[in-house]
Formats: sequence, C-alpha cells, structure tokens
Amino acid sequence: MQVNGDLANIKTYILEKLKALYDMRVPIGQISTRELNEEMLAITEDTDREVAVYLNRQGKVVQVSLGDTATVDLPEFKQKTRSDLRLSGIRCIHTHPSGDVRLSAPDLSSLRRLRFDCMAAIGRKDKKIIGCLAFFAGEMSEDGTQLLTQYGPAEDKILAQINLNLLVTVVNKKLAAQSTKSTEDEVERAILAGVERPGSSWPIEESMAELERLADTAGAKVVAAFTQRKEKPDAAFFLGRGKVNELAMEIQNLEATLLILDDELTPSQQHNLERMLGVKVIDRTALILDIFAQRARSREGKLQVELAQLRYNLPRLSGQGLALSRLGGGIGTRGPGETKLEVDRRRIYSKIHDIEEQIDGMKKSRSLHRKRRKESQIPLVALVGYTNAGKSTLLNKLTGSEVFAEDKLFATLDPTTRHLQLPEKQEILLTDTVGFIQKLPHTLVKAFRATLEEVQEADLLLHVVDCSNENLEAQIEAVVAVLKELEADGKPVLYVFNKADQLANPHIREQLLHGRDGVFISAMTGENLDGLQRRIEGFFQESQVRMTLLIPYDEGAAVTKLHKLNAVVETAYEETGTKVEVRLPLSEKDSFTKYELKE
Ligand SMILES: Nc1nc2c(ncn2[C@@H]2O[C@H](COP(=O)(O)OP(=O)(O)OP(=O)(O)O)[C@@H](O)[C@H]2O)c(=O)[nH]1
Ligand SMILES: [Mg+2]
Repeated sequence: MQVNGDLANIKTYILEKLKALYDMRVPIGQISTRELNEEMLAITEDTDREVAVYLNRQGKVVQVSLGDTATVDLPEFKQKTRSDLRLSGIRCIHTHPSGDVRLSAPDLSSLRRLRFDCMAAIGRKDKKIIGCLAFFAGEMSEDGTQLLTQYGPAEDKILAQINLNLLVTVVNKKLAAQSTKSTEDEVERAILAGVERPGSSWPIEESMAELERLADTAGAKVVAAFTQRKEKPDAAFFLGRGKVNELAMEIQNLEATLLILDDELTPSQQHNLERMLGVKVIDRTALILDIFAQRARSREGKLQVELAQLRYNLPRLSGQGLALSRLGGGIGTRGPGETKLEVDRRRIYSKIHDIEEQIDGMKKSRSLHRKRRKESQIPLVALVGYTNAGKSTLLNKLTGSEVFAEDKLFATLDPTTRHLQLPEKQEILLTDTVGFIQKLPHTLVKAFRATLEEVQEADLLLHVVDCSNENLEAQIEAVVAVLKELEADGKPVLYVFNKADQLANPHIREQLLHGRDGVFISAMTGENLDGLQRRIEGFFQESQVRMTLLIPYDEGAAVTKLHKLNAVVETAYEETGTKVEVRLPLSEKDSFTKYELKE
C-alpha cells in the first residue's frame, strides 16, 4: 500500500505505522473510530505533520497521506461529468498538528473540489480528541457556489454518533434537485426535422418556420433544420434511414441535445430515434404541450395541460422506464407550474383519475356561472383565430384592459372575458381564447374543450386573421378545422382581418376577403375599431327590436323583468309611469307591445 506525500526523511517505523492505517476499518455509516483517530494523532505527534486518510462508504481506507491536504490529489476519485453534482463517496479525515481543529480555507476548498462526503479535522485538547466537520449543505449561494455546513469543535465520541449514511442521502438528494434545475436552465440545442408530403396544403417551409417559432417559444436554441420529401413516413424511424444517419452526424457536430419532429411520432418511432441518436426526441405535439405547461395560469388550465401531457406520455413509457427521464429534464418533461412530469405508470393512472375528478368539479361550478350569465342576457362574443393573429391585442384595445399579448406563439392560454359597451349602448361580453395552430393535436383540443366552452357558448364568433401573413388561407382553414372539432362551426362568424396596417396595397383587401363577411382593422393603430364595433352591434340589432314603453307604476314587475333581460337603454319617470327605452330580443316583443308608447 502506497503512502502519499513528502516521505523524505521519514523513519521506517513511521512509514510502517502509516501503512498500517490501511488495515483499519470504520463501521459503515460512522465517520471515524476512536482507534483510527488515536493512530493518526500518534503519528502527527511524532512527526509534527499532518496525517490524512480517505475512506469510502464501506468504511475502508482507500488512501493515506502525510503532508497537507491542500496538495493531495485523488485522481481516481474525480467526478466523471460536470453535470453530476453528487458527492464522491469519499471522505477525508485529517489531523491538525497545532491542535486547532478548525477547518482551514484549503480544507474547505478541497472539500468543494473533490466533492467529499465530508471533511473532518481532528486534534487533541486536554487529553481529549476533538474534531470539526464540514459537508455540503446542498444549497447554492446567490453567486452559484455551493454552501457548506460546519460542525464543531466537538468531542470524537459525539462525532462518532453522526449518521453519515443519512447525511449523505439528504445532501445528495438536495444536490440532485439542483442538478435537474440546472439542466432545465441550460438552453437546449435543438435540431428540427420535417417530412414534406406531396399534396399537403401547408408548405413545408411555413410549417418548419412555425416549428422554429414554437421551439423558440419553448426556450430552445435551434441550431439546424432538415426536411425531406417522402411519400409516407418510415414506420420505424419516421424519417428515412439515410436521413437518420445524416442527423446522427449533425447532432455530434453541432452538439445538439434535442431533436424536434414537425409531425406527431408514434411511441415506437420516438423510442427508436432516441436509441439511434442518443438525444431526446420529441414531436410537435410534445413541444406544444410543453409550451402550454409553461404558460397555463389558471388552476383549470394547468390541470388540463397536465392531463393532456400524462395521456400523451402514457403510451410512451417503455417497460424499463421512461426514455425522457433517462435523458434528463428540459423540454418535454416539464409540467405546469413547478412540477416535473410524473414518469411512473401506476402513479400516472391514479393522477389522471385524480385530475379528471378535479376538472369535473370545476366544470360544475362553471356551468352555474354560465347559467347566471345566460339569465343576464348579455350576449357573448368570442375572439377566435390562429395564434399570434392579435386577439388579445384587440381585446385590450376594445376594453381598455391589459391581457398579456406578446409576439410569441400561444401568448394566451386561459380565456379572459371582459365587459364591453358598444357605441349604441349594446352590452356584450367579449372573451379572448387560446390561439389555434395547424396540426393541433387532437388530444389537446379535447383537453382544452372545457376552456373553449366559451367558444361553444358564444352568440357570435370574431375570427381574427393576421391578414399580413402570406399563409392566411391555410391558417383560416386550420382554425375552421378546430372549430369543427369543437362543434362550433355552425355559429355566426364575422371575419376580422387584423394587422391591416401591415398591408401595403389596400386594393388587395377585397381579394383577401374572398367573399367572406369581414372587416379590416388594426388592433395596433386602432384603425376601423369603431367600424368593427358597429358591425357587432348591427349583428345583435338585427335580432332585436327597439321600443319605447310606458309602464304604469303599479306594474313594477314588468320593469324588473326588462332589467333582468338587460334590455333597458334609458329610463325616465313620468307622471303616469316609468318610460323606458328598450332593446328587446324578438322573442320577448309580444309580451311588451301593450306598453308600447306610440308617438
Ligand atoms: N402590426 C400589427 N401588429 C399587431 C396588430 N395586432 C397585434 N399585433 C401584434 O401581434 C402580436 C401578437 O398579438 P397577440 O394579441 O398576442 O396575438 P394573439 O392572437 O392573442 O396570440 P395568442 O394568444 O398567442 O394566440 C403582438 O406582437 C402584437 O403587438 C396589428 O394590428 N398590427
Ligand atoms: Mg392572445
């Protein structure tokens, strides 16, 4: 057994004593023993030099050195990877010849550098053995360095009572939590890949550009993009074998950590690609789900996203465990809020059940809410449209509110409803909804059905279109497809061609409308917002009548009913009764004609 350090001029019997330290054992879970401490201190007292022993978790001495700990190198115990923050499994116990057992700065820095389970210094004071101890706290300071915990000086019999196993488990757990956090913080380097299929209504460049925006929104850095023409996707790899090999090379060259496919992958395609390429592979659906998970704000929104994620992941769990968990955190593994997605099949089932129940409960309370709204008779107008069309900007502009609007995809996830009074005093409720997108996964539409109930309940849909987008026809089509899926395609629609300020040529407006019923506006500059409001008002007026009524004072119930119907525009008190200007739904007209005041 080799003793390290400066051994020149060391007497043979000292060397023998040092070598004998290798034979000493410490019970598992205990930091040191009285015998080991005594032997080490005896050598120190003989030589006036520091003795250090390094023990593994089995309590076996794996290295002995004479000199000072700061210069001791332990090559074979060094950490293999930078990202692995866990403790090394080795601890260092050393003597301080001065008898001052406080840990020195070099002691603490080697604890940090070599990630020891703990660092102990021992010495003798008044015939007693005392020691100090330091170990990782498992917490990081503001500047990103690991905090240490120090203990002592204390008598060796106290130190011997510390449960090293427990200490290590706790610290490692905390460190592991840090390392998942830091991998999530690390920007993922993504390669995008898509297959161009003949006859697709969506140009592959557009689809890929959108995928890049989605990746960007999710926080990935896109380092390359590949497309391939293919009649139909490969059953095993989605992409052709040649393309997969090319990708494998590029992933190495570009140090990519993530591959994102533009279409939904089958669980086995995803699994095969991950095995071949050695990086995490996700598809458009998982990417969208990830963005939703980051953006959902309301409790129900969060639950719905989590439900969709769990359902999506369920068939993707392989027998031995989840590919995603094997490959670490980041995009595709993040749940709503602070949570990390569940990866255990059994727990997923019970969680799905749990969430479904919670959502059910909320649905009930919402339908009560809706009933109340219906009774109030205020019509509901829903803003629908492709993501980034400007729905939230429009809602803000019209209602003077501050709904989050941003030049990112899916800025809005939770529906917001605002009260709005139109120029002719017609009141409406205007609701902003999640933007739609092409290839919006079926599961997601289903998940969002509940929050999209506003769309299903609406009396009028405002389909907001970004008319400056070259691909507007395909976007309109995608929105209509989702509306169909929501069974809301039969509703009256007014097309709102937004971002008209971006249209250089006003003459193409007519052409863009394609015979659809629509108005051109700019939510940004405010252009034609009054025109839009008049159109909305016009829509409701067509199904309403205006009347002036005189209701005798002893028939107050009629007035109450009018208020309930939210039909009253103006009230005046005359000698013979209440004079009210009303705007009545046609269906209610007959019951009030007897009060009508003919001029
Ligand atoms: N030039 C121009 N930009 C606009 C107009 N309206 C909205 N925008 C911009 O378009 C971007 C998207 O606007 P949002 O209101 O967030 O779009 P959204 O439809 O709510 O998007 P999601 O919530 O993601 O579905 C923002 O950067 C707006 O500033 C407009 O009339 N003209
Ligand atoms: Mg929005």
